[in-house]
Amino acid sequence: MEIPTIDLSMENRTELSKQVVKACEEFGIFKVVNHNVSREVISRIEEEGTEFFAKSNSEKQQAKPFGYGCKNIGTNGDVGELEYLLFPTNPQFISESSKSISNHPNKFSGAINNYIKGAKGVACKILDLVVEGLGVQDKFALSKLIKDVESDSLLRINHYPPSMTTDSEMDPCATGNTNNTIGFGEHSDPQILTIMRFNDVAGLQATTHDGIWFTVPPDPHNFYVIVGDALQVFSNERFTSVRHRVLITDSLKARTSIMYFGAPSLNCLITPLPEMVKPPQNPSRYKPFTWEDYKKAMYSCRLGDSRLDPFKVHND
Ligand SMILES: C=C1C[C@]23C[C@@]1(O)CC[C@H]2[C@@]12CCC[C@@](C)(C(=O)O1)[C@H]2[C@@H]3C(=O)O
Ligand SMILES: O=C(O)CCC(=O)C(=O)O
Ligand SMILES: [Fe+2]
Repeated sequence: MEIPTIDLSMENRTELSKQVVKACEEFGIFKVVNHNVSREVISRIEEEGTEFFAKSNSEKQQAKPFGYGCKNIGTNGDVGELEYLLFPTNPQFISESSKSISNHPNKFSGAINNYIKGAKGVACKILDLVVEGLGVQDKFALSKLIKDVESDSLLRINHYPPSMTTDSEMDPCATGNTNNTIGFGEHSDPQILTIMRFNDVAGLQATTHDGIWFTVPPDPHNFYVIVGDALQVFSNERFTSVRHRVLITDSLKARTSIMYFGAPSLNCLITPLPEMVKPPQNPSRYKPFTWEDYKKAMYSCRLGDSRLDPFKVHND
């Protein structure tokens, strides 16, 4: 199973947009290289993450109101063998919360904001290529949604501790992983698309359209792009969001991943792009809903649920 790799420096834009559409259709996950985000930007956020997760449990708990979580994923009883920081990508929020997360807040917020800028740039480039490859007239129909100042995009830094290295009596977050522990359960990402990068520890798996799990190989200097639920709707199911999970099999080194979830504003209407709908052969497969409606539905669901089902039109 070879995940497509797309070279963003390719000069032939028509060919590039074709490759992006094909990868979204066939896999829903692909790698991008020559993305223009410097190694320094990536290593700085990685260092800040490592420094934060190495703090004592009581220090990390102080960051709970600012996005720190341990094991609990969402609010409906889902758990994983990880710790994380999850926050909105809005620079004001990041600079305020940095004071409670780091001992050097300016350096911390600088590293986070620079990474967000880079990941958002990659997301916009991919979305412009998607729109072009799909023949949509409004050239910025999707990138403008995540460029919106009110965009609900998120950044998540995940840390999967190595196994057998921490004493669970001293640290309630110690996991004592054994091989093949579920680090992060099966799910699709709800947003438009996710730009992710992880260190050299394997663990991420995704499914093919036939439901066969395959491993996503580590490539710490490059990004993987994941099609989210909202893009499934915008493309009227020409693309489907990819289900993925993390299985922890490495017992010596922590796994870290950094996810940029590109989302529209709360009041944005999530509905197929006009060019994706051609009744009677290809009617809209979704009732229009706002991102706010979808967020409400998603927070009332479990991680692995198919959250789009209630929004589907049954055309038969
Ligand atoms: C169980 C949940 C966690 C989640 C919100 C949800 O109710 C369902 C979707 C989950 C997910 C998966 C991708 C990343 C994430 C941040 C997101 O937007 O949706 C998480 C949410 C979370 O961790 O809070
Ligand atoms: O850690 C990973 O590689 C994936 C995590 C993930 O899927 C998520 O945070 O939504
Ligand atoms: Fe995910």
